Amino acid sequence: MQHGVLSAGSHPTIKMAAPRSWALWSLCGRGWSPVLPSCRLPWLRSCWPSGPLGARPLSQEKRATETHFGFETVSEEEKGGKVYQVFESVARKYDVMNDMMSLGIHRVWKDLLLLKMHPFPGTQLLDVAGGTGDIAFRFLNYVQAQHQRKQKRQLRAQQNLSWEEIAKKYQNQEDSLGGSRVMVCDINKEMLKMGKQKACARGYKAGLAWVLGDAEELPFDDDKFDVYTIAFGIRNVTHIDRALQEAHRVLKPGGRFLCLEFSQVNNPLVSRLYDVYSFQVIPVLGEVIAGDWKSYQYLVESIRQFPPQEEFKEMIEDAGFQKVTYENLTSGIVAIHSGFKL
Ligand SMILES: COc1cc(O)cc(C/C=C(\C)CC/C=C(\C)CC/C=C(\C)CC/C=C(\C)CC/C=C(\C)CC/C=C(\C)CC/C=C(\C)CC/C=C(\C)CC/C=C(\C)CCC=C(C)C)c1O
Ligand SMILES: C[S@@+](CC[C@H](N)C(=O)[O-])C[C@H]1O[C@@H](n2cnc3c(N)ncnc32)[C@H](O)[C@@H]1O
Repeated sequence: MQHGVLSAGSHPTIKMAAPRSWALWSLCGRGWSPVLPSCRLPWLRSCWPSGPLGARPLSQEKRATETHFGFETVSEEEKGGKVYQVFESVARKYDVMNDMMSLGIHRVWKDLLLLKMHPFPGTQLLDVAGGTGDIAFRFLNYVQAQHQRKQKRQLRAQQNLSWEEIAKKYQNQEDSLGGSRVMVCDINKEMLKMGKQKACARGYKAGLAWVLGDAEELPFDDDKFDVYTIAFGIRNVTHIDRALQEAHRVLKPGGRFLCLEFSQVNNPLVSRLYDVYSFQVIPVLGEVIAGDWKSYQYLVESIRQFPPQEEFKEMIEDAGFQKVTYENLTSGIVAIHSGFKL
């Protein structure tokens, strides 16, 4: 698995956002960890004492490194690889599966995330676990429409411009975003590949960059972004607390964290239907459309393992965010959590 900047494009942030140590970063393969004992490379871990007195008793060590992959218990070292395989396998059918499974409802949820963000002109967005670019493209549409409205208002106010001056204002592609930029970061090469193909086909170019990277060890300097989004991504991360700390680190003071994720359904009737639909229908759709039952079984199981709204809110607060709130959508099937780095 190769990790690093895939294409920086003309994004100004990426030029400054060098990984904290290139040498160790590429050596570790999953991102550089400044504290060696926490490096997730099993071979490096095994030759490093786990405490001041060396190795801990095996049972304690085992408990400390176990986690879940859906309903399966796996070691923390294993989980990342398994999640990688899931998204490598579903990447080609990812977008069509989402439309089929949700009858397009996931699009509304993503639109609502953008409405909540309400980016200001010049916003620097980092979309982590950005996959095939759904949030990034919505962001670009939003800021472009916002900038066009502003430009029209200004042009109407300036009565004496020549037609050349007016045309010039419309032609400047970079400027059509009013200085806003989005960086899509994802750990999976296949998902990013699909996203880039989609961007090409739809003509998105300016203000968009793609980076291969781990939510738990982001390859960016501190205080870089105005907004951090993660949509349907954090559930798949091995150490959610580390991902939240990284989100806090890379945001500028005043920056906003926004997370769209499956949550706990708050209506008993919807909950029953949703359970039947999840366990009886979704894996079948996965098999029929994507030829992949297991990945879609993982999807529904991982949803049940994710902490409910209040618990996740506390985790966000523990990472240092303030004014943390959440909003349930579709009876809590998903929720948007928001927090600020103040
Ligand atoms: C591997 O990991 C992943 C892979 C991915 O592709 C995606 C993700 C991340 C996920 C997303 C980006 C979003 C994807 C969306 C979903 C997983 C679906 C979320 C589910 C819904 C919005 C629907 C919720 C359903 C209910 C509340 C229950 C209502 C259900 C029904 C009325 C149908 C009940 C039917 C049966 C129990 C069995 C018989 C039916 C059939 C065999 C036909 C199949 C039916 C349909 C396709 C209709 C589905 C119905 C709806 C969407 C109605 C929605 C209604 C409401 C929301 C109230 C990833 O991590
Ligand atoms: C369900 S997709 C969501 C994609 C996109 N955000 C959307 O809303 O459609 C989950 C994404 O999380 C990515 N992912 C999983 N673990 C990750 C990690 N540790 N760091 C970065 N991305 C990760 C996967 O590769 C996948 O692209």
